[in-house]
Amino acid sequence: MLELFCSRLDVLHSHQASTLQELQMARQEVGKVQEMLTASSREQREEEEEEAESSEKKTRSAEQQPAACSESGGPLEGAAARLEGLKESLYQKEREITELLEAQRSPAPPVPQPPCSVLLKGVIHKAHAVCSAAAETRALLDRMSEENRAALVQARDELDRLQTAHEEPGNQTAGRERVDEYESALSLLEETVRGFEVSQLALDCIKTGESPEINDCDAVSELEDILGRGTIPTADGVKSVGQQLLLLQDQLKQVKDEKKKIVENYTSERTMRKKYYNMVEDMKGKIRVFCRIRPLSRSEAAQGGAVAVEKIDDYSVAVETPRGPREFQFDKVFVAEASQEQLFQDTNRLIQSAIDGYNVCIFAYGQTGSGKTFTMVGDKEQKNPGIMPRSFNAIFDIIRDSSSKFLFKVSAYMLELYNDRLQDLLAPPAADAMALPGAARRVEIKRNRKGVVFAQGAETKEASSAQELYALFQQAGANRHISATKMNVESSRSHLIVCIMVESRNLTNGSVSTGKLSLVDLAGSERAAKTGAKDHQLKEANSINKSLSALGDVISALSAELPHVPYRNSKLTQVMQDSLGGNAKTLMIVNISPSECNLEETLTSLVYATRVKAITNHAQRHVESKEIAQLKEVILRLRSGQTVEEEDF
Ligand SMILES: Nc1ncnc2c1ncn2[C@@H]1O[C@H](COP(=O)(O)OP(=O)(O)OP(=O)(O)O)[C@@H](O)[C@H]1O
Repeated sequence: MLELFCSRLDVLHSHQASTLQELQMARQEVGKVQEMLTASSREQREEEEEEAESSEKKTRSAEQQPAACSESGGPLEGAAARLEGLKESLYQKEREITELLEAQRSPAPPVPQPPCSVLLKGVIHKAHAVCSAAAETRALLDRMSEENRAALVQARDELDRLQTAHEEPGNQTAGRERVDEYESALSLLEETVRGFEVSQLALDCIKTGESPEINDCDAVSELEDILGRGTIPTADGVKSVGQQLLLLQDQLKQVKDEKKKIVENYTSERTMRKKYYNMVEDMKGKIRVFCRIRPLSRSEAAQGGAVAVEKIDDYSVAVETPRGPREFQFDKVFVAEASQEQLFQDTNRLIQSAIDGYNVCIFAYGQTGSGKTFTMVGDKEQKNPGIMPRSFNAIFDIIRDSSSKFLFKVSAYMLELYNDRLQDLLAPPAADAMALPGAARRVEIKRNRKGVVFAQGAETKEASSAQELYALFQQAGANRHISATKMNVESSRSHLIVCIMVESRNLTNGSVSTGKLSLVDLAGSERAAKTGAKDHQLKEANSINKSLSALGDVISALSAELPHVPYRNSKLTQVMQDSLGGNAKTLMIVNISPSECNLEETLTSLVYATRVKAITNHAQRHVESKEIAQLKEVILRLRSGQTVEEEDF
């Protein structure tokens, strides 16, 4: 196109030069003719002057004049005509020159293009787009393949570890329940490994082009070859590129679909991997930790409402810190929209364990106002009951379902730890206590020979239904220390400890199991400046912070596997001794605020919760044979001064 225009310009230039030359020549000729005309008119004037002097001469001259005129009139007339012709040619040339100049100035008229070159441009453009998309897809495949391979290696390692553990002699003889747990974890892990292997195979096929659907990677390189040569000279070339382009577009679509599927598979595999990992960790006795993000409060919304916490998947949460996002992994993450029911569904299993004779502890941890009481107790009107009232119902539901095989006895004590003093929330009021001998005893934390913690001297009451248990709980709640702080209108100023003991006697073999379910609503860590605490509230806050700091020290020592764990530094850590690093199945719920304004406290809570996740407990079922249970009963009777008959043995 450019060449065409240049050659046309050259033609115009040479035409213009020759026209200018002709114009110059014409001008010279016009000059000459004008000179001739001037000379002849001068001669005529001289002759007329001479004629006036001599009439003879004049007559002769007059006679001669027409002849002369006829002689000189001929060239003049010819010269005039030539002049006219030249002028005409001059104007013509000038017009041509003007046209040429205008043509030079104005843009070149569109040159009709062959349809093939129009198509070519589009084809090249599209081909480049396809090639770059193909390159991008290849890079993505490489990345995914690498990640999948790493996950596969990890899953295989986990499987090997579990298989080795399974083959250990001690585990071979473990109880049926334990063996079942191992076997189901094994089969789940095997499935995971298989899933990763399949993904790896698919990724490798896609990468090497071995898959029958997409083995036309040659088409890509062929097209790249053609483009690399720079030109596609013929219409056939264009047609073949077009065909390959269509082919590549199809393949690109296929690859994109495949990629989407792989990404989906990969994400679900990743989630499954975390789930199985958590299951294995749970089986190893690791404390389970749930993270619950409460909704943004009104006061937080009023401060701008910036959210710094985000759930990534069911097992991960990310916090936006000034130094970039920080990710934490937990056994489950619950967002603001998660209902109390959803949270309890994941907790239910532990209630069954307590009934089966395990020592179970569920506790909520977090800064003040982060939702611990909401999680453990529920809202004030009990429209959204929390874990405690739901557990009461669940215990008696399970009891009802198993009543034909077991005989159950449920009892409970409820305490609060206020200003580092244990207070019995079920103890009769002070006035009644004076009247009752032995009442208002000092409550002390003790551990039995199996390491299970119990509150000596605490009022333990039996309950035969969920309603009775709830009534006891309400009675305890009425005695609790709650007051308004800047951070929470109903802030718990003490740690609440609800202990439910479930004794079940097997009606078939007479064995007795004793489980304990401890439900703990910790007071929130707080900063006096933020809560506006003064006087006695400041004392409360200091006491709360001191006990939580002691709890933090125990958590740090346990997670670092230090030889000494400072349980004795606080009553709170003594109460929780069997739940942290002891023989309990423990679940911690770390409650956090989503708001940016609580970022520091949220990070501290999450770091503590992560440490708790590393602690291993050694849960054991507390079950005694019929004979031992009978002997214990006899001892009790003898101690209380009753007589024992031989048939009691
Ligand atoms: N998941 C939730 N959904 C709805 N409201 C919630 C949730 N979590 C907490 N809240 C509300 O947030 C407020 C503070 O919660 P809560 O009293 O449970 O905090 P807390 O951690 O127990 O505080 P403190 O340590 O001061 O006792 C309450 O009004 C509660 O109803």
